[in-house]
Amino acid sequence: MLEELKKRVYEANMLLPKYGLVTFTWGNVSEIDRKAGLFAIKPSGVDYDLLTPEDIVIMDLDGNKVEGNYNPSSDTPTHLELYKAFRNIGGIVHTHSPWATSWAQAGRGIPCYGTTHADYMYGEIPCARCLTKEEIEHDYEKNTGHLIADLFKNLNYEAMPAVLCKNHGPFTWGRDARKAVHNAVVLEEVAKMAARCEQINSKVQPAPQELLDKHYYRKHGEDAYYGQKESRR
Ligand SMILES: O=C(CO)[C@@H](O)[C@H](O)COP(=O)(O)O
Repeated sequence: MLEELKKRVYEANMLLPKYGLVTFTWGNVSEIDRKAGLFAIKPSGVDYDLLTPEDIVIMDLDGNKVEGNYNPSSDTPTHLELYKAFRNIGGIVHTHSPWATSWAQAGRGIPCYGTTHADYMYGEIPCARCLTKEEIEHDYEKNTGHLIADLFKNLNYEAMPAVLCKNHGPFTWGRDARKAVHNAVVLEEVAKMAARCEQINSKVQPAPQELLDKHYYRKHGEDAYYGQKESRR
C-alpha cells in the first residue's frame, strides 16, 4: 500500500518539471490515504532529476515522519493543514510556476476573464495574505495552511481548487495528486492569459457571471458542489 502511494506521488512530482511548473528543487506534491491516516510528500531540497519513488516521505496526520531517509518538504505543515481543513481532497501541489507566482508576488487574485478559467475555477482565484512579522517570530504553530483555510471559510474549495499565497506562490488541490497537478497546469495557463489580457487592455473586465455559470456548470454539473446554486441567487 505505501509503495503504491509513494509511486503515485513520485510520478505526480515528476509532472511538475515536465509541464514547466518548477525549476531545480522548487515545489512539491503530496497525496493522502485517509483510511491509513498517512500522506506521502516530496522530500525537501531533492532535485527532480535525482528523485526516486523510494525517496518519497511518509507522514502521519500529527506531522510525524513515519518512513523516509530525507526530511519532508518544508511546506509539509501547509499540506497537513489543508488536508485537515479540506476533507474531500486527496492531493496537493505547490509550485513556483512563473505566471501564477508573479500574481502571488503582486498580492493580486486572478480575475476570471474567460471560459478557459471558468471551466475549472468558479470565479476569481484568491490571494491569501502572508504571515505577519508577529506570526513568523512568535506563533510557530501558524503556517500558510492556516491562512488558506481561513480564507476559504467563505469559499468552496471544491469549486476553487487553487489559491495564491502572497510573496510565495500557488497551491492547488484535487481528488488525488494527479488531479492537483492538472489544476496547477490550468492555473499557470490562466495566470499567463490573464496577465497578457491586462497588458492588451488595461480596462478589461471579468467575464459576465452568466458566462462563468454556463461554462462551470456545463463541465461540473449544477449540483457538483453544494452551495454553488445558492451563490447564484
Ligand atoms: O518556497 C519555498 C522555499 O522558499 C519552498 O516552497 C520550495 O519551493 C520547496 O521547498 P522543499 O519542498 O524542497 O522543502
